[in-house]
Amino acid sequence: MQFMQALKDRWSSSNSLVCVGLDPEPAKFPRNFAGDEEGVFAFCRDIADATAQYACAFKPQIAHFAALGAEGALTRLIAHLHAAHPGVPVILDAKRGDIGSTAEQYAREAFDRYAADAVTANPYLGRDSVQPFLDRADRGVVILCRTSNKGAGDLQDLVIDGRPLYQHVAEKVANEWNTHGNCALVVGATWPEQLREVRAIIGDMPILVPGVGAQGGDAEAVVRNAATKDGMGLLVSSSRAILYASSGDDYAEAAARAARELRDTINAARG
Ligand SMILES: O=c1ccn([C@@H]2O[C@H](COP(=O)(O)O)[C@@H](O)[C@H]2O)c(=O)[nH]1
Repeated sequence: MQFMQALKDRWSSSNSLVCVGLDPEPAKFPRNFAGDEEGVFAFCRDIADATAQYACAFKPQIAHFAALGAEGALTRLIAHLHAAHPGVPVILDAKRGDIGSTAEQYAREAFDRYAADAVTANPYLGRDSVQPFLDRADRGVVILCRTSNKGAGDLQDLVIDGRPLYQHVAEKVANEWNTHGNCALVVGATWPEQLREVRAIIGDMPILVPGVGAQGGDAEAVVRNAATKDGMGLLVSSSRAILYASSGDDYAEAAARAARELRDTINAARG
């Protein structure tokens, strides 16, 4: 099934806008998990299984696997997510983008090697650097627009033709790049005003919103400023606040509780 349809179906069936981020950091694992490939896989699997009922999507972050030499764990994890939680889209957070020939390999990496349903991409090299992702009509391309980090504005806010650069990205993706209807944008929860501005530009296009939880973003403000009229349109992503809610033997229950509480906070704001 196409990514966008799968996401819409999952929003409805789960009644959740929570995207569970999977960023393994062995130093924070409970005592029974080693930092090797098996431990990384088993920890992420347990968290995913415990939180799936509260999730509209999963978002494994590739650097957290690759830095450990645990790409095999990422492959196994995504295969497990598809098998154990069919219908829950998997977004590989890789922030890829490069000259065309390399971007083609990045698209193969995300969609063929790892079998992700969608991948995050960096648009700041221009359209050709993400075209191989855009061309995969059945998969999603989640394009950085206004990122959640403190320095996001250093470049993304530079004013060109009277508008900040990130607004040009939003406009270009919505009006020119989204020819297959498979695009979404990334805007950080840490920037509620920019979320509102981007929503006004892009209509109903989904927005992946990292930055609640460990980065301190306000989930209610995210919904107020950026939900679509039908109360959808968002993937509110949290990683560390869910993954490491407890380092004790109750890690899975604590993760489930954190995911459920985030879902409930968001749903209360959706009204
Ligand atoms: O603008 C962005 C884009 C991506 N991220 C990623 O999301 C998670 C956030 O983790 P938390 O533990 O919930 O803070 C992480 O994988 C980032 O690489 C982002 O934070 N901001």
